[in-house]
Amino acid sequence: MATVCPVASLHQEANPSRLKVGSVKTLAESSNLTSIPSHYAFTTSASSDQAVHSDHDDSIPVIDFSLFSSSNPDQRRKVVSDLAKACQDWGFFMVINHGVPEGQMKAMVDMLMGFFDLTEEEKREFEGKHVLDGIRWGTSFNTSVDKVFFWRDYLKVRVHPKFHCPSKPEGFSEVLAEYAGVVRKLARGLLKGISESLGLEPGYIDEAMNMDSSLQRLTANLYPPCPQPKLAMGMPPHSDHGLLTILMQNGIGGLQVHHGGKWVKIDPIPNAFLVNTGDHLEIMSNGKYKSVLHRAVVNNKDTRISIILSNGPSLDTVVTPAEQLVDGESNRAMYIGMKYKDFLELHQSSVLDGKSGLERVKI
Ligand SMILES: O=C(O)CCC(=O)C(=O)O
Ligand SMILES: [Fe+2]
Repeated sequence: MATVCPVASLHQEANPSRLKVGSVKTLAESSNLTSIPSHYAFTTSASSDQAVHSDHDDSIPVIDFSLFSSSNPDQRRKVVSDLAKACQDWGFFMVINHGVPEGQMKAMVDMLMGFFDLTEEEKREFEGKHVLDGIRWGTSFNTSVDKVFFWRDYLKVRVHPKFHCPSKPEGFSEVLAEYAGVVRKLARGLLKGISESLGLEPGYIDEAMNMDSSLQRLTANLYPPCPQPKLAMGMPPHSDHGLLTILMQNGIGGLQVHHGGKWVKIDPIPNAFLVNTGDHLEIMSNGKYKSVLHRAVVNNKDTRISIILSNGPSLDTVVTPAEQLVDGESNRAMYIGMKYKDFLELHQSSVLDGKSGLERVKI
């Protein structure tokens, strides 16, 4: 995407592929760091594309999850229609009254902070190579293809259908297994509401996407303080590839969503989840619910951590638009079918660039 234009390509010495890649955490903690190395500097970054706060009359939708189990049919109908509007207008929404205990969310933040606090050597043990490896610790997005590096370290762990977890810090696997389970339940509940909101049977998405063996992956992003936050980028504009992404953070803002032609800052709401619709929901809904570009900016004061569970179809599912949403010429299918696994491999092998993954399956 044009908004990510590397400075480094103008400077031969700043070719990151020839550098040994360490974490940004270690770099940020090195003494006297007052400027960023040139291979982290973007010519066009978030600073030249100023973000705004959302208007009062068009703020990020809030969905009260408890209303899906209301015995009052009017309340249920209302929350399903709010969900439809949120998916159509924003592709992002906050979820409150989701039933995940506050202590469980906090335990995840503490565990992940503990993980990133391990030594570089300890973390290297978890450095994966392939997109489908169970555990992958790393930095930037894909350091073998990124031209300029992102100010971000990450840990990616596949937690379903097969559960993986780093062996450190102690107790991580119990906390993660429990958290992933409750979030999976929440995702399936939301997908039920989304099916209904599309005029499909409530269980349609669950069945068509084989959610009993859905691919669920944890991504924890660590954005340490950056001495020149206007030059660096935490994560460039991209959409998420799964069906639904469920995010929480440590109270420090940084996420921006492309909405109404502008970048809108999303302030964290304590104990709420931020949910967004992914590329495969766009394909399945035949473009009715579009995946939305978002990016993460960095700051020079506080370490930010975002903890994400992406909930996708099972790896072997060939995702196509729902038949009921396609009819002849006026509503023809807009996406070809592709196995989720193949989509992921294509996605990881190239630079993270807007919605380029989805472009490959658009008819
Ligand atoms: O850190 C954030 O707020 C966004 C991260 C993100 O978009 C992702 O990991 O896909
Ligand atoms: Fe994302």
